[in-house]
Amino acid sequence: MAYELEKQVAIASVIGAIKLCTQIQNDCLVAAIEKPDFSPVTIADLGAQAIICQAIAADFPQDAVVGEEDAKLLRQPHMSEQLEQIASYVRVHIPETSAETVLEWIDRGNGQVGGRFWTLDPIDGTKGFLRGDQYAIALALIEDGEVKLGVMGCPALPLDLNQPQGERGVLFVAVRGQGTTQIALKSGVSQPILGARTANKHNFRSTESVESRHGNLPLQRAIAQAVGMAPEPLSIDSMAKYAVVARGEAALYLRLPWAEYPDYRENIWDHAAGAIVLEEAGGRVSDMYGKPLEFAANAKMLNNRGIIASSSDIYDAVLDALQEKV
Ligand SMILES: Nc1ncnc2c1ncn2[C@@H]1O[C@H](COP(=O)(O)OS(=O)(=O)O)[C@@H](OP(=O)(O)O)[C@H]1O
Ligand SMILES: [Mg+2]
Ligand SMILES: [Mg+2]
Ligand SMILES: [Mg+2]
Repeated sequence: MAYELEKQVAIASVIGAIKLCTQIQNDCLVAAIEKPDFSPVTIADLGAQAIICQAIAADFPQDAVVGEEDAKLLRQPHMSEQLEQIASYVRVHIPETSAETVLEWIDRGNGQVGGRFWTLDPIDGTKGFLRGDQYAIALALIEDGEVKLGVMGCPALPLDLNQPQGERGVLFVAVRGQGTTQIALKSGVSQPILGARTANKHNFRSTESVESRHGNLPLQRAIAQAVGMAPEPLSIDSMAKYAVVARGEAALYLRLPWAEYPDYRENIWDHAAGAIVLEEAGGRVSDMYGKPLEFAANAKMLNNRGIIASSSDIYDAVLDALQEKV
């Protein structure tokens, strides 16, 4: 099967990163460090990026990684305690890791887009992670302008949203043309998911970000209502929103920009893995004008605005409703 080795390397490294994140959470060491753009990052984001970049470097030394984080902050003398902490957590997975190699692995994630490269969000939904809510570890392989493989780890997501007290922790794996599979992290049970071909009438609702800065909530809700959905959306942090639509637990994920932030452009690592997980589960993804998402031109999707991700059967109605309102 195409992309078999890439898939195995991606799965193993994302599982390694999930273990690192849960260990840091269990040790109560989750704390926000402020980045120059004032957004938060934690030692878990940085450790996860180190683990995944090391794995890609080992098996695919020619491949660039376009990742969210870099080691600039960590190289500053006042960050030496955090750097040592990260090295000690990475060492659990990769013995004899030094602080210097951690810095190198993190910075290996600052590659450029090209003919073939990976994009990585070591923790998507860092604010959710800080709150103890949903977050995702998202890795995707892009080749010839198209996402070919996506692996998305959702350690806090229930296997079934209707059973919130049930087992949590899921890995979503999608390969272009081969479908999407959900793997339960604890039991290892895997099952194909195809929940986004047609909307499930029992879950005819939308999902959106928890953080109100990340999306124009009033407009998103107006569109959802215009296509007949319940007014109350499912608020979930991170790319887990794509997975919830893929499973048919919601039919629509809208991410519409605020007029106040005309210059905001989406990052490829915030969408690549989620988009293929949804498409291979039968769904549709585009920007708010119906344009395909551009994953290979730049780390930011400069020619796209907003996101529509939905079950296939309602996509056209959503696009029409949106064009009437913008
Ligand atoms: N203003 C604005 N508009 C749109 N998007 C933004 C904005 N600011 C940040 N971000 C990006 O949002 C990523 C998290 O998105 P989520 O949808 O998961 O938001 S939330 O978790 O519900 O808060 C988050 O990803 P992480 O940094 O990986 O958490 C950011 O890349
Ligand atoms: Mg993100
Ligand atoms: Mg992130
Ligand atoms: Mg971030």
